[in-house]
Amino acid sequence: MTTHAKICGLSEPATLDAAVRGGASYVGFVFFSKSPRNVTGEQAAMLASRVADHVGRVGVFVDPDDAQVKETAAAARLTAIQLHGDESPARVAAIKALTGLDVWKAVPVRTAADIADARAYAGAADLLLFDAKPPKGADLPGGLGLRFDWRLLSGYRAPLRWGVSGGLDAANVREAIGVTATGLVDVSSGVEDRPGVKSMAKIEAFLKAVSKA
Ligand SMILES: O=C(O)c1ccccc1NCC(=O)[C@H](O)[C@H](O)COP(=O)(O)O
Repeated sequence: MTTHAKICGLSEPATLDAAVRGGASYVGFVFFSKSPRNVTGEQAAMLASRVADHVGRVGVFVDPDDAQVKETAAAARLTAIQLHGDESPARVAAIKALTGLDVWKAVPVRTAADIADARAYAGAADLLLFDAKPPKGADLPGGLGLRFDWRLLSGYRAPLRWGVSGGLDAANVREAIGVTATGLVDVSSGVEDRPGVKSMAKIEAFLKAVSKA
């Protein structure tokens, strides 16, 4: 089975190009002002213009309002919206109707119940992205380099497409794929030299590890 990779939080042409060259199926742009990876709609549009059509362009939002998500999606030619806030199933469905795009719902995971509860998004989201639950008081809901217990997803029977995120890097992604049998892995901190600064070498190593898994 092919495992697709998403490189998230890209903000520079050189590392975006490295992700595409290395075979990423998706590139991600973060639209959240508190993030060190935040980009404007204009920056994302410039980056998106470098990406061939077969590579998905995912915009990451945290509880966006209608105007933000609609205007940014159009400006940056997004193909999917990733919601990383407290969006309910009804809000996810409304954003899907508003944009006409695939909508991915990030699900913060600490326990098996977190995964079971995500079934509520069946029929609303197109994909569930399981990510580590941030500690209380964290500044960001994602991009923290934290992992959860992947064994919670072993044998998971999903009501919709799903992926694994949180604390992945070139050294551990093969194990994550082996334990979960996921079809999609997503990384941000694990391919950075420091928060917000992506590394071409780490992106290449990550994508190589995924292709060998
Ligand atoms: O990356 C961010 O700064 C961010 C900010 C606000 C919401 C979501 C964010 N990232 C979401 C992602 O898709 C990350 O790739 C995912 O959380 C995994 O991050 P990491 O553990 O750093 O690989």
